[in-house]
Amino acid sequence: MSFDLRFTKGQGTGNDFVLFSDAEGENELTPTQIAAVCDRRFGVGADGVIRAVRSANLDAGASALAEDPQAAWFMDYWNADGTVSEMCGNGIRVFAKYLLDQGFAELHAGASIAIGTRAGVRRVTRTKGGFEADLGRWRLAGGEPLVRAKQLPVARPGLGIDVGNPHVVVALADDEELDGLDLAYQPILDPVPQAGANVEFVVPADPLVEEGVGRIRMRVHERGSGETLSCGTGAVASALAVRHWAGASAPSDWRVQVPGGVLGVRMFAADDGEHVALSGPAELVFDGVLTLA
Ligand SMILES: N[C@@H](CCC[C@H](N)C(=O)O)C(=O)O
Repeated sequence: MSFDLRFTKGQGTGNDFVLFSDAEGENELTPTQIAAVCDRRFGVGADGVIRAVRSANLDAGASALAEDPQAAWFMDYWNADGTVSEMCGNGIRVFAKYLLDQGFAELHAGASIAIGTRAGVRRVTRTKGGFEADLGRWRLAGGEPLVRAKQLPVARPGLGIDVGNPHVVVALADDEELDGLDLAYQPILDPVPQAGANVEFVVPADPLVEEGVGRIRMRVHERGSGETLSCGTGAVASALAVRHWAGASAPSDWRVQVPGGVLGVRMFAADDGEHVALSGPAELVFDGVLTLA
């Protein structure tokens, strides 16, 4: 039986999403339906789908509420191929904008919205140019797999970083090498991480640090979505990796240039250890109705 899906299309630095609300948690889409929605020729077209569910009406939402009773809404994130992800850095800003636009949440000056995700509760605040999400603690995880990519002459070592979801960051020599990559092909990791990984390729700007801010360029091949114009958690992982390689004198504020725009990354001390925050724009582009089989 077919049904009509009322959705909003949103994007953050060109990473685009189809958002819909399902407050009661009764309308989970199947992986096949997600892939159909994200299809750029036969569907709406998007890098992922975000379902807004009241945390109280979802098992994963119950643990979000236990962590923070203010996390009334849960960001149920799905990649374009119909697989789930724990976190989406661009998506959470667009989701915050969607909650405000729908009247599901309010954001007073100086306050934050608590959002449930599979990686835990994350807080989003408003900034001059959009929103900032505190993505919490990060960790080195996944070792240093060798990465092969189309048009890269030899395999390069990557660095595994978990920011709620898994990433492998690879440093390239220069802009020419970065621009020459063909990310229509999925990079091959050795060893292959069990849960897969988003793979980011980075080059430092010249100079690397300007007025106390580190600057890098990044391209990404996302797990479950392929090459995208931007990946927020990927930008965060890239800045963390470059800081790790650069050593103790490296800054804690970073500006990451991605094909779809610029993202800010800020590392700061919190009560439970070092946190990392991601800032950037969030736009709602249009509303629509899609009939799904
Ligand atoms: N584009 C997102 C990340 C989306 C999930 C990712 N593909 C995964 O499978 O972990 C971002 O902005 O962080």
